[in-house]
Amino acid sequence: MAGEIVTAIDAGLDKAEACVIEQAIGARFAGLDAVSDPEPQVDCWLDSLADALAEHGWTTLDVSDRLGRPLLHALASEVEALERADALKKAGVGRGADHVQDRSIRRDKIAWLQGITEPQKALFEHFDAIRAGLNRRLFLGLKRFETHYATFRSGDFYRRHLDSFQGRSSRVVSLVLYLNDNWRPEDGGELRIFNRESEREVCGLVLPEMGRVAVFLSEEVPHEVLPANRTRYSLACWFRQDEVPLPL
Ligand SMILES: O=C(O)CCC(=O)C(=O)O
Ligand SMILES: [Fe+2]
Repeated sequence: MAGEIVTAIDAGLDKAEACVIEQAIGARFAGLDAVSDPEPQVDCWLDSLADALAEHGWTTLDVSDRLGRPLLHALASEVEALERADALKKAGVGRGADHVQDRSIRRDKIAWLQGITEPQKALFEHFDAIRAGLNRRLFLGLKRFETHYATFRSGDFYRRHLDSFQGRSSRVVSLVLYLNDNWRPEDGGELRIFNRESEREVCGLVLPEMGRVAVFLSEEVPHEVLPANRTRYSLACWFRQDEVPLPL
């Protein structure tokens, strides 16, 4: 298999094309390997994610095919129902005794996922595969993840921040999954990513469109959510190196 991919690259194909070919070859052998290796033999999506994180510290990708539209819509329905029932809580900033709700910094509301409903169980399997796949490729030692829904109502924002403080926390990789159909540029609410080396320089703007994810290194990449002009639904996940949650 490895020999065949080298041949494809030698033949002048770029990495993505070679990956498609490798996937086709891999599909023919998938039945043989399924028992001994739980990770699909070829996972170009995880390869791109790991490459981008290693090179740039962040990326944005589409997960519509990976997760499937029915799962995305089931998750969107859950967070919309939580919003209708007013069951999300105001988010805070800081940990432990420093935890405060500061509306000048962030205005979203959140609800932690427990992984109990069917859509959440399915999502957690995907997240666990991403966790294990990143460990295999980047040796990050990610042990678990935590995830919450978030809603930003019209006018809500989250000012520039890092998701963890260097050396203090064990949030290593942040992943945000967006759950909004037909998000238009005039709806605002973009995730703005700053350059990790020169933090005033914007290096990416992500529209919170259904099925899109933004993934970045939690300790390194400053980011902010620009004010939304309509209710914005998302799900944030942090892959962590510690095994046990710290007390809040
Ligand atoms: O919703 C987003 O785009 C990012 C949210 C965020 O930065 C956070 O929850 O820490
Ligand atoms: Fe954040």
